[in-house]
Amino acid sequence: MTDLAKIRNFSIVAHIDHGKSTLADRLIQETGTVEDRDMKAQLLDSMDIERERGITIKANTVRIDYKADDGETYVLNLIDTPGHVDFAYEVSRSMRAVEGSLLVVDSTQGVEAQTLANVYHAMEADHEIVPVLNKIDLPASDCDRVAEQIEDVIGIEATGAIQVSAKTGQGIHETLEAIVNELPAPKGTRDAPLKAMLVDSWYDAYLGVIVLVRIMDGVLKKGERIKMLSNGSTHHVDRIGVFRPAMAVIDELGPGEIGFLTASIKQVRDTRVGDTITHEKKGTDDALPGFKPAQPVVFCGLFPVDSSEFEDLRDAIDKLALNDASFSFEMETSAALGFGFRCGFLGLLHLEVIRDRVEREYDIELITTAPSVVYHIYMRDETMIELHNPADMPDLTHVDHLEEPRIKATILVPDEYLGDVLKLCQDRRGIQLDLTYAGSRAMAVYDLPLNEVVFDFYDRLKSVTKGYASFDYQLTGYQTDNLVKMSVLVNDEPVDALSMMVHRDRAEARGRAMVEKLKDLIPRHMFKIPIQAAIGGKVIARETLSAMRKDVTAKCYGGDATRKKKLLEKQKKGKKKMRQFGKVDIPQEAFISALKMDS
Ligand SMILES: Nc1nc2c(ncn2[C@@H]2O[C@H](COP(=O)(O)OP(=O)(O)OP(=O)(O)O)[C@@H](O)[C@H]2O)c(=O)[nH]1
Repeated sequence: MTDLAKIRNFSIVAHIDHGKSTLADRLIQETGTVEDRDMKAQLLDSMDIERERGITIKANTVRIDYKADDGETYVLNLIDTPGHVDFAYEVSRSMRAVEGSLLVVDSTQGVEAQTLANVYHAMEADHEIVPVLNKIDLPASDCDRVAEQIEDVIGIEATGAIQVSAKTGQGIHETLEAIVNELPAPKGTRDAPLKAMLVDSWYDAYLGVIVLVRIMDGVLKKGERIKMLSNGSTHHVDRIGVFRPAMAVIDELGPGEIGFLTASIKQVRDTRVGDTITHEKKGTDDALPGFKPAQPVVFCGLFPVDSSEFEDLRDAIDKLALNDASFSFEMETSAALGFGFRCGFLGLLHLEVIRDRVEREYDIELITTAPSVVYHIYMRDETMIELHNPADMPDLTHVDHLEEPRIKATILVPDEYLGDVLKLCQDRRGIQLDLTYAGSRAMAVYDLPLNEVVFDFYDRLKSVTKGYASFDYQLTGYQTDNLVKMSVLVNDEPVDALSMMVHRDRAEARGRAMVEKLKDLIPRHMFKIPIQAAIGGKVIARETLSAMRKDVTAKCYGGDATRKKKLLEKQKKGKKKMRQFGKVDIPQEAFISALKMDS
């Protein structure tokens, strides 16, 4: 058991790619926690996709023993949190588990949107914040400008900010000393009923679910029985330990300490991030504040390109869900796409990571339907239903009104691109809430419909600002608006995978853009194909794809038979990625590009 005064619990927060994981690796290396030879780049990012994307998806933790300049040995518990907006809830929970943060800012880039979003999480958790200016080895590093920006935009003292290069190791010792001297020790009472926060959990094939905990009060020992306050479930603790970063078992965890427990818990969804853990007997009923189950905000359909792979897709999704409580799914059948799953995610990145993992780790080619948000449909009989899939929109005669989720978006952009950003937000039904300047950058804050953002807003923002804009958002609630369901019909057959909710004022423009795109994307057939967009029974836009003049293989007759055979083989392979709609083949890429909005 470590003396509370010798413990420092902290997280590292920053914008994506500003150097959190590399700095974490350096702190581990500098304190000799891991032999140099065992160091793998980005030790804390255990998943291949994380390494490839360089994005930390799960909060990771390591316990470091550090002999400070004052001669004392301290236990530093480091949580390396995900920087992406999709995992804001996980970030907020890991913040509550520690007393301070290192705010890492790339000294060549300066303050970005996620810098703000994550430092606000740290401030909400009453953290002591130590600014760290990283990448000082790069020629473009400008610490004075960035320190001034941190003071202007975030409002914390940064003049004497520590200057480090997580790459070369410069400034790492000063960082460790700052952690010991500037961050507070945790509080807690040993002789109180056990109160521990469930910070994170993940599935391990051998140990079952591993639960990361921060002990607030009391002592947790191996062999005890615990209770989860959110659902009253009880478990027998098989083992207690810490991450160094490899797992090391110990006998007990006391107040202020961070470690892990296993309790033969079968799946991650039996544990809830932010939950309170206490003893089954003589425990506490006083739950920690701020718990809320992770709510998916973006939904889409995942369907196998080859319908015979549906069972493989079901197995893949079951396995991924073992380790991701925030990923929800239910079976879905689509006239257009056959059997698949309607899946819920924390955001677009979460959607992409799951989709990439299914395709890469389980080798299943997927059709992804347009992401949609959750609408609240208020019926005339005063009930409210949640609409996850526009194809399930009830008959309008029974609908009183509907509400859509809205977000508060923060965009940081060099002022020369500000005009394009304001136009983009305007086009997406945005309402400007604030516009301020910090040096040569503008910070625009907009109230936007989440539905206008989930699909290609980020891509559009990056392209109109040549990649210089950074963006963060948080859900602010639901608001009614004049939204309608727009259907798409190909050869008079509705394509449910392309139906979407649109604002009535923009329906005609969106319908026209959609049918024009589909006309370019759907290959010609031996017959003409009407392509329509409709609201209810009313067609609001229409194009006709003319018939193909001749069979592509005609010119091969009498010619080289192998060439004809190759051409037909190629045509057959291409058909596999197409879908039959009323005898019309629609290629997979038609779904995705048809849904990218130009405006
Ligand atoms: N030159 C230089 N490059 C650095 C330094 N620190 C990090 N990098 C590089 O910057 C890139 C991003 O570093 P990461 O540590 O993955 O950044 P991160 O904030 O953890 O990013 P996410 O995991 O995506 O949230 C990597 O290519 C690092 O090698 C530094 O001090 N100097």
